[in-house]
Amino acid sequence: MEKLAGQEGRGVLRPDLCVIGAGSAGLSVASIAASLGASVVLIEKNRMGGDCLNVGCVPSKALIAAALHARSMREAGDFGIGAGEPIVDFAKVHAHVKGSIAAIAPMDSVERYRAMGVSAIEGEARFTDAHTVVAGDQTIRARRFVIATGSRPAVPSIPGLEQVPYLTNETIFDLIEKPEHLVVIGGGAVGVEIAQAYRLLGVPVTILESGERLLAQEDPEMAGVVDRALRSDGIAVKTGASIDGIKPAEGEGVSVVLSGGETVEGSHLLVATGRQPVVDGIGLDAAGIAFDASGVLVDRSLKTSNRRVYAIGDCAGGAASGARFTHVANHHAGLVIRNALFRLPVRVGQAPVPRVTYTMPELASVGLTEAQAREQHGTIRILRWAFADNDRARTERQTEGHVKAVVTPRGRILGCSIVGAHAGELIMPWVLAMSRGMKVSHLAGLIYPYPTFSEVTKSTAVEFLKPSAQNPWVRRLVSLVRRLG
Ligand SMILES: Cc1cc2nc3c(=O)[nH]c(=O)nc-3n(C[C@H](O)[C@H](O)[C@H](O)COP(=O)(O)OP(=O)(O)OC[C@H]3O[C@@H](n4cnc5c(N)ncnc54)[C@H](O)[C@@H]3O)c2cc1C
Ligand SMILES: NC(=O)c1ccc[n+]([C@@H]2O[C@H](COP(=O)([O-])OP(=O)(O)OC[C@H]3O[C@@H](n4cnc5c(N)ncnc54)[C@H](O)[C@@H]3O)[C@@H](O)[C@H]2O)c1
Repeated sequence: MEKLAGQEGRGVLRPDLCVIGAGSAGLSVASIAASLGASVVLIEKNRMGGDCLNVGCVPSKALIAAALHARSMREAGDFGIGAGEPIVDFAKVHAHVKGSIAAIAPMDSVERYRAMGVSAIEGEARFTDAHTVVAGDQTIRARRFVIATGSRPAVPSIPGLEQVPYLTNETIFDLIEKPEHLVVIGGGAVGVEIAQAYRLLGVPVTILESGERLLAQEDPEMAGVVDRALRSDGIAVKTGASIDGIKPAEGEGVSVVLSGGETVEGSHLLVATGRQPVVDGIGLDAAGIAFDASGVLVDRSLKTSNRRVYAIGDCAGGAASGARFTHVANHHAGLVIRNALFRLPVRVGQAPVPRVTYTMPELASVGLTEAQAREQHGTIRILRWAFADNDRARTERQTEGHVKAVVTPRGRILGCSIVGAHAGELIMPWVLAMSRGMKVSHLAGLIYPYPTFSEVTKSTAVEFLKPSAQNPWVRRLVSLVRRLG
């Protein structure tokens, strides 16, 4: 976790590009621009790597990796190996999580970016007018600016919440002790990933979700598989939970009062109720840059209302609002490079964007859900294949889950969702097929190594062809060829 060291000295810098924020989005755009020979100033007020490295993707996946080991130990008996309840040393789990961040941090470090030729500045950047940014005593007048200030946890106004200690993604990865009982408010990606990881590490966990179901953005059929898995791990999942207030519990911890009178007590409280774009403190008004609750307003080319300024990553709203992922931030960075440095036309929102929730089983999706496809396309076909019918999954006893592909009657792929082991890896052929306009029959025609989980894609795709095997004309043709000898 590194802070930007030193400043580049007083005076006015006039680079090709000035990037505000060194998270996934800002680092990506700065490194590509520098590699193309553009002069780049990169300003970060806090930690290089932003949320993903320090308080997001990396620590959460490191925690999940520890949880997976704990689960494997419990299930080892199924494979004939002496199993047992794992002894979890939370201080060592914490050290593993911090070690994972430290292992990746050099890739995002000031030293690496300076070696690339990027002028890295420590400080809080702020527009003073439409053409000027200041950071500390440094003034930057760049040909183009990129706002990449990210997002922060959106904390709901629940009576009493501010009077009790609570955790967010910004603090939970600093926890060293074992919670007696973790209460998680919010059943989105952050909530379910962290809840399950803690549960598998031996902590009693309750999820309180105000909506009707967990992972509301996902196809209900697929999210339902994750919901059942969480419950069978022993997590108390309360959907439709309306919180009236929160107060300190008698003794230690918190007491969450639900409407209806039920009380949920926990030693620790995690608030995981969504994200809020960072649009404050950067002088957007002074630069004539419009914003709203979705973030810094951008058009399809990621330009703000100030034509010299782009906004990318989690802070981008308007035409870029919606998916807040590191791979989306990186994609935005590529579009800005094409538009700002090469003046090529670009349009955000055209490429299919995969999303993965790293629960056990994982849930990965791309494109439309069944309901969205029915609404937009009317007649569709649904193709399914169960992991229980995949030989590799059987040998590994990872038979939970299935693939669900949504296609047009002519085989155009509208969406695919996979819930099961390695779903995040298995979604890629579907992403490739969708982005290249390939049909489901193209996926059916590929040769897949046996025995691999990847065969679930072939099996699902072959489902599309099965009705033609029943077609009387096809059967007559086969019989005719047979008679020919
Ligand atoms: C718990 C959790 C788990 C996640 N897991 C995944 C995952 O598995 N996969 C995935 O794809 N996504 C995941 N995400 C989402 C991912 O972290 C974000 O989409 C990504 O970090 C966005 O990158 P960004 O550069 O837009 O913003 P950030 O990473 O937030 O970076 C913005 C940077 O701008 C800096 N900044 C802000 N204002 C200023 C200013 N005025 N001057 C200078 N600097 C400033 C901030 O300090 C920060 O470093 C997760 C998020 C969370 C919370
Ligand atoms: N694996 C990944 O890629 C990954 C992992 C974590 C986070 N992320 C990113 O971070 C974003 C934010 O995740 P998140 O889970 O914080 O947000 P989210 O918006 O996905 O989910 C928040 C949940 O909290 C619920 N909620 C809101 N207020 C509530 C209240 N008062 N009481 C009870 N429930 C309440 C909402 O109904 C919603 O289901 C994700 O959308 C994603 O872009 C990605």
